[in-house]
Amino acid sequence: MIQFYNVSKVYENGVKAVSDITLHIKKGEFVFLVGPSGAGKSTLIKLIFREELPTRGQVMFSGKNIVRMRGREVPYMRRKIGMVFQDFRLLQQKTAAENVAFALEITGASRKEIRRLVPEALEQVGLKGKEDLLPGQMSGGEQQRVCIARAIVNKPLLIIADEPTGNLDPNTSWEIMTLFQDINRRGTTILMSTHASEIVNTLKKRVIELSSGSIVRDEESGVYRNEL
Ligand SMILES: Nc1ncnc2c1ncn2[C@@H]1O[C@H](COP(=O)(O)OP(=O)(O)OP(=O)(O)O)[C@@H](O)[C@H]1O
Repeated sequence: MIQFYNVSKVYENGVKAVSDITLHIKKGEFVFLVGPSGAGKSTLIKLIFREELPTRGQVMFSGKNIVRMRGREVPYMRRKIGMVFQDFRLLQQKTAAENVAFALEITGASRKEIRRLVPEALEQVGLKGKEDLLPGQMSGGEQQRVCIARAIVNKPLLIIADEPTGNLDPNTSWEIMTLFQDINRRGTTILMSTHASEIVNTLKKRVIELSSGSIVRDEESGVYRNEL
């Protein structure tokens, strides 16, 4: 589903954020991306979403070379990816249902589809009955559920979650992780950057560790940090 071939990214200020990365992620995988602050995790995510272009190398997503892709193809590619952020990024003046609906509206979905798909997504994340609440009226965990509903409503092939539990307490973090595991079991590939060592150590998923822009570890059933 995702292939990186000798990918490097040097920002305009000369910082080499990603250095000669070759990487394959298959459909249906659940992958944790770990590494210290500044290791290049966000840059790698931006390269998949084509928010940044690599300085060298090729990035493939769902069989397409996204570096060579035409500009007008980019929105279609992005529709196959659901993004979940640490800081939720919900529209504060819109309700839970309206936030989720908005993700469909921008793809040109019909009102009929929106009426069917929004309640379905909100129910899947456990927010039935909270459709009309504004983000300010919801807990952090509930807001993150809205963010996940918004990410899944387009039925994406891939979900990229950038530190999704970074603003949540431990119990709520586990509830959110259970939700991600459910979504993964239904077939959606998940790539999640995280600093939550206990979660990584408990779930025993594939772990890719970045350090100074390079992959220093890629293990099936890995842990957060290999002690020497
Ligand atoms: N737009 C940019 N312009 C210049 N340098 C950048 C830019 N974005 C990131 N960098 C630099 O690239 C390097 C990698 O940053 P990146 O944000 O990818 O790391 P990270 O692993 O996601 O860190 P964190 O865990 O703190 O989010 C850092 O040295 C950072 O300062």
